[in-house]
Order: sequence, then C-alpha cells, then structure tokens
Amino acid sequence: MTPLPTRRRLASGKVRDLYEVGDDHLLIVASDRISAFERVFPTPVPDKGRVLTAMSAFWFGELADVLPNHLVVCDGPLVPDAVRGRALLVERLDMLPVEAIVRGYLTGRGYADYRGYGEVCGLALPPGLAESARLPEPIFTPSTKARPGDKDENIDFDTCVSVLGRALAEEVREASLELYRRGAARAAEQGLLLADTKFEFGTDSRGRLVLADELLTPDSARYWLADGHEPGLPQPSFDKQHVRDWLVDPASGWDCVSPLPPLPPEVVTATRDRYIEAYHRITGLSLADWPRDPA
Ligand SMILES: N#Cc1c(N)ncnc1-c1cnn(CCN2CCOCC2)c1
Repeated sequence: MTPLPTRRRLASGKVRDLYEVGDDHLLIVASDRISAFERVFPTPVPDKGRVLTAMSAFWFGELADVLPNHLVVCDGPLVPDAVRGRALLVERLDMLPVEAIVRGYLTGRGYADYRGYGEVCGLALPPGLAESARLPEPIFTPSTKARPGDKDENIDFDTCVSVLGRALAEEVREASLELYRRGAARAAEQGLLLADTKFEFGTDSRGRLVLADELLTPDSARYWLADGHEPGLPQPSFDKQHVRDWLVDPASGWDCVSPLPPLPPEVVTATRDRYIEAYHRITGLSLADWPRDPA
C-alpha cells in the first residue's frame, strides 16, 4: 500500500482532500478543519473528520436503495492508517457539473432569492413566507459548480436540462428529492429538521447515475433542532452555532474581513461534542465504534 503522502492529490476543498488510488478509485480524506463564512479557522476541531466520514458512510448504506453510490470501503488495506476513520475509498466517476440542492425550509441563499424575486431557481413560492419557514413541499434548486473562490450560481431547471440533458436532469431531480425525503424523515424521528442539503452526482463507466461526494453531513446539510423552530428568525445551526456565536461576539475581536481568529478551547470542545452528538442522534451509533472492522 503506497503511503498517502506519495499519492497525487486530485482536488482540495476547504476541509477535505481527494487523492488518486490507481486509475479507478479515489480516497476522500476529511480533515478536522472547520469553516465559517467561506473561510477556514486556524484551529482544528478534533474528531470532526471522523464524524463527517462516519456519517457519510452511514447515509450511503441507509440510502443505497434509492440509487447506487460511489462508496467502496471505509477501512482495509487501501485506507492508510494515518487517515483511518476519516477517509473513504470511492469509485472514480465522471462528475456532473451541477450541485443538486434540495430545500425543505426557506433559509440561506434560498431565502435571499425569495426575498429578492419571490422565487428560487425559477420556482415560484407562495407570498408571505417567513425566513426559516417550512416550504409547502421540498424543492430542487440546482446550482452550477463554481471555480474555487467563486460563488456557485443558482440555475433554474431548464438551465439544468441544458447542462445535463432532460433525462439525466430529471433523474438527478427525482433522486435528490427522494434522498432528501428519506433523510428528513429519519432526522425528524430524532428531533431534527433537515432544512436543506447538497448532493453531488457522477456517472460510472456504464453511464449510470451514481451518488458521490459526502452525504447528509453537517457540512453538506443544515440540521436544526425541531424543538424551538421559530419561523421569522435565522435558526441556530445544530453543529456550528457555538462557533458562529463566538465569532460574532465582540470578544472574539474578529472584524469580519481579517482571517478567522483561533477558536478558544471551550468553543472547540463544545463544537466537538455537538458533532459527536449529531452523529449519535442521527445514526444511533457511537463514534467509539467507528470505523467498524472491514467485513
Ligand atoms: N466525490 C467524488 C468524486 C468521485 N467519486 N469521482 C471523481 N471525482 C470526484 C470529485 C472530484 N471533486 N469533487 C468535488 C468535491 N470534492 C470532494 C472531496 O474533497 C474535495 C472536494 C468530487
């Protein structure tokens, strides 16, 4: 097994890196880095990478009946010991140039578009919806994948069709809505609201649509506590609220333009606890048992 450092890094995100493993596989390595306001903090949150990797693995297993996914193994000889527990070996796909976002509640960029145009991605919504309000039904609101540093651009479904072709666009929309419905149903059983989430897809060597990237993690989905949901206000993030509250507190000394400051130990600890709680609450599993030994 070639050690990780000699592997060619294919892509690097704010908190995850992608390495080649032969011609047909990739290793997605999740760091303990945490980001906010499109920036990365200099202070890691211990075990964040393990929690998000374990959560993706759980959801790939839970939702494999909706459509195939790219996960091959979570452990074993092709996963280096140095990243065991925070890395997934995945099938290399031809990635679609669209981010598939599903919204069950009106927040973030979706709320901003609604306020500005009365619609989101070309989908008209009833007038008078408050921020954080539950939508009459979940909506598919795709965006193009921007280059690193640029903002993704929301597109309407017709544009999505022009990019993917009608059959593939409809398949992506139906799969995304079903994945959201299943994720939201499980989250609701555990007292959480799945406000919105992002999926990424690719096609395999036979042209089949395959679910890729991460799945329903706190980095790719907004989870809110159902108790205390209050339309009309921004809702606390289940996992990042300690960080956000500290950052906007004058005590942090952050001026909104400088690089993010180091996180105080108490904020790191509270945030780590929140990630571990989110994992247990959503999956019913203990992080101590991750990664499970290879079958
Ligand atoms: N997943 C996946 C995947 C795949 N299975 N096959 C080929 N390419 C990709 C891929 C390449 N870039 N991205 C963007 C998201 N990345 C995720 C990891 O971390 C960095 C950012 C996905």
